[in-house]
Amino acid sequence: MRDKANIILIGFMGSGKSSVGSRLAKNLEFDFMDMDKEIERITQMDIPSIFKKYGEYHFRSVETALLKSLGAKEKTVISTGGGTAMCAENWKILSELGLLVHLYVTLDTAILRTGGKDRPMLQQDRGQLESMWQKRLLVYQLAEHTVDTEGRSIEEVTQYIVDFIKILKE
Ligand SMILES: Nc1ncnc2c1ncn2[C@@H]1O[C@H](COP(=O)(O)OP(=O)(O)OP(=O)(O)O)[C@@H](O)[C@H]1O
Ligand SMILES: O=C(O)C1=C[C@@H](O)[C@@H](O)[C@H](O)C1
Ligand SMILES: [Mg+2]
Repeated sequence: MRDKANIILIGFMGSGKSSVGSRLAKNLEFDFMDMDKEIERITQMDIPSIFKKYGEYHFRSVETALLKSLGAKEKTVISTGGGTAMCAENWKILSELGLLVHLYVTLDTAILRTGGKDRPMLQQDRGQLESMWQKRLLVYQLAEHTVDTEGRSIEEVTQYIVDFIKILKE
């Protein structure tokens, strides 16, 4: 495996980036950073409130600023937000920061898992959600590894990543 300093989880909302990320970090004895949580800590606002008060464009600029500050990170599992990977500038930073792992989830499962709640980007009609999911998948799939989370528990997804990282290191 290329000696990449960090592991970056990308994927659609509800794919399990936050839940898997914290377990993965524990298992690998890495630090853990959830970008959404970090943005909430820095801004002292929850994400729905940031979207409501300042809009998506502002949220994206905060997200990119946070990414730009992470250059010194090492041995850290970084769980991105669902839209973080979706622009060229962010993609470049992410791929330099670490090994990109895509957690795959279908739209139906994503909606079931999140209950459609607390995610401003899920507040769209079905057709819009489907086209957003399709468009995002094209980008997420460019990650070095994709893990299908369908039918796998959070623990199983975590163990799957631990196992393939171990093999790649051999
Ligand atoms: N493999 C899984 N099996 C069952 N439930 C899961 C799985 N992965 C995540 N979940 C559940 O789905 C919900 C969303 O998970 P999580 O917040 O980790 O997703 P996320 O990818 O971080 O989403 P977001 O992009 O919105 O931050 C949580 O309730 C979590 O427990
Ligand atoms: O998919 C998205 O665009 C988002 C997902 C969440 O993780 C948050 O980053 C925010 O709600 C936007
Ligand atoms: Mg998350």
